[in-house]
Amino acid sequence: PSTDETAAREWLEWYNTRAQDVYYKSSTASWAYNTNITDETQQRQVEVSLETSQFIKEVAQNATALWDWSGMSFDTKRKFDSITNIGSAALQNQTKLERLTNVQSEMRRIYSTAKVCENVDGQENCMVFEPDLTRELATGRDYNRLQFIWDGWRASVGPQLRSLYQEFVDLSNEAAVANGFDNTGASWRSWYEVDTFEQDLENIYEELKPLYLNLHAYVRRKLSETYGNRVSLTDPIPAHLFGNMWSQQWNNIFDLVEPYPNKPGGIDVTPKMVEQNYNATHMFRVSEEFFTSLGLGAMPDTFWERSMIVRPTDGRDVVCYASAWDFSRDRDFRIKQCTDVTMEDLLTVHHEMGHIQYYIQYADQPLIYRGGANPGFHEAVGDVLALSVATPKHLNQIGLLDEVTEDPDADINFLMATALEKIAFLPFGYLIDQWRWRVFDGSTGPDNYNAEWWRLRTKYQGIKPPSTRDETLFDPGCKFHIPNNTPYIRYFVSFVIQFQFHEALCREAGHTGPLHTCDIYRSTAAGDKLKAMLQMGTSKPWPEAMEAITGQRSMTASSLLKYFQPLTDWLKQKNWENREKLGWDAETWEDAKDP
Ligand SMILES: O=C(CCC(O)(O)[C@H](Cc1ccccc1)NC(=O)c1ccccc1)N[C@@H](Cc1c[nH]c2ccccc12)C(=O)O
Ligand SMILES: [Zn+2]
Repeated sequence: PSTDETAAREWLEWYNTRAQDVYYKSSTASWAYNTNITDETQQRQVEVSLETSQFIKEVAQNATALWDWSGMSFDTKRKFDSITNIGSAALQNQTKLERLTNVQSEMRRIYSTAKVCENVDGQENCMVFEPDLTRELATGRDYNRLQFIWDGWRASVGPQLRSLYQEFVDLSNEAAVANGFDNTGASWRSWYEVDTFEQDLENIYEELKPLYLNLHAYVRRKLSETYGNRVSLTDPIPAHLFGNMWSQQWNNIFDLVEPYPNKPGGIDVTPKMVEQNYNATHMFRVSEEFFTSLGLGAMPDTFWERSMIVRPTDGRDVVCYASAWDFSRDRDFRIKQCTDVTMEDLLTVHHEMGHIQYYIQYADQPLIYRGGANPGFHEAVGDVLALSVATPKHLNQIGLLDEVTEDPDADINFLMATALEKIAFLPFGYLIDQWRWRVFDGSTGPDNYNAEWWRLRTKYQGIKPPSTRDETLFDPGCKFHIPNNTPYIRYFVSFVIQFQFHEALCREAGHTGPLHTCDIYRSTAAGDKLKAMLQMGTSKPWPEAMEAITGQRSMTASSLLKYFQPLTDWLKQKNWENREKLGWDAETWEDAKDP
């Protein structure tokens, strides 16, 4: 192989142009399937996905045969390393690659078309996940009805996925080994480019755990006030009472835990949005306007023409789970989301628009560098802006909150509402890939998929299933990212670094006062700093991108802890007054006590 770097870089130019066409075709077929699930669109998506894998495999083989890049520049080496790290395409056996592609497509279809049915006045009534089950869990306050929804979803999805997932794990691991990794988990962790990644995460989790335990104990007390003795003050909390299918965010039970009910601050503005006839388009326009107020990019016209931002009403099956798409050519970026008019969805709109903004800003990079500095960065962009949008000051400014008072009690209400989304999420964001890494490295076998899942769920979240679980079920499969094979530690990373970004951008915007009152709206100084980082894409290791925004090179929990400090003090005082026992008996709790 040649060591001529000039010739090698010309070859990379060829690759860049050719690959954009291949990925455009692949995105188009995948989009057609995701926005209209039929046998034909599924077949076509699998076919094009196999062609794409073939291209990726051939390019990797050619690169290795033609070029010896070991002595070339950092940038050239980085590009070749990326091209030759080819994921599932590394499966040599064509039959196995075909099977893997089909299994992944089938798991996505099962999850996206699953329903929960019940008999209402002799009629069978079937509910879909979005918006039916989501709304039932978010607004329901009847213990048994919530349990029906919670059990129903798990009975409908898990058993169908269990054997497919088992097969997926084996095929995915074979591809990882062919790519030079021990298993799929090792391949995923390599994206973070630091050998101490797992230890760094553990250290950060330990720093955040006291705050979680205080929030958990306080919420458990409030839930026992609502649900009586079915919520014991020392046991893990029944998992179906949090307003969310996976107990991953607790914002929907704010009304049950509100510290100062007669004060403003944490109010869910959903009623205001409905009253003002908000619709999906308006929600996306509000988000776009926040980005452009910072001097960042507006959405291209094709974004508005080609996105799918509401569930189609023509009876089509679609993949509702929100996602943001980069078609790799002609600045064709799209969002697919079954948007509901709620505050929760307004925040998800900002999350998805954050992905699109990253696409816009690194669009001039070569294809190889069009990605997040690490996957957590991509997940953090939109959430950083949402931290400003959700402040009472900003909601008041855009007419969604009537009054703003300089009142410490209102501040605690607001911090509680934010903690129910951000702090509650941390153990969940951390445990998903703890479970998956152990499945990929073989420590967790199919015989204890579910037992291990609930061991981790109880250990980290302090929750317990409201009904008995066994290995005919497959509860992990009931969370989109598992059957969809989307890594999850990226969200834990995002929830930590988004506060580092927020603190740095607030400083740039000249904010004074407590961090949680900061709104960077219209600060082009903050926008310029964010833009500079986004434009780097994956061209440099993520500590350099972190340095570009915050001035430091590491991920740290300090900004998050600073943001919530007033609430941490309040919770500790409150829990001390109530003589709360922090934590739970992870081992000794019995199965759900039947009332
Ligand atoms: O999954 C999502 C949002 C969907 C996504 O934007 O992250 C989407 C997931 C996905 C990945 C791959 C295929 C299909 C869907 N990711 C992307 O669209 C995406 C875009 C660019 C790069 C990488 C991923 N959020 C997570 C984490 C989360 C919890 N609470 C939140 C609050 C606000 C925003 C996100 C969350 C969740 O709902 O559990
Ligand atoms: Zn995302």
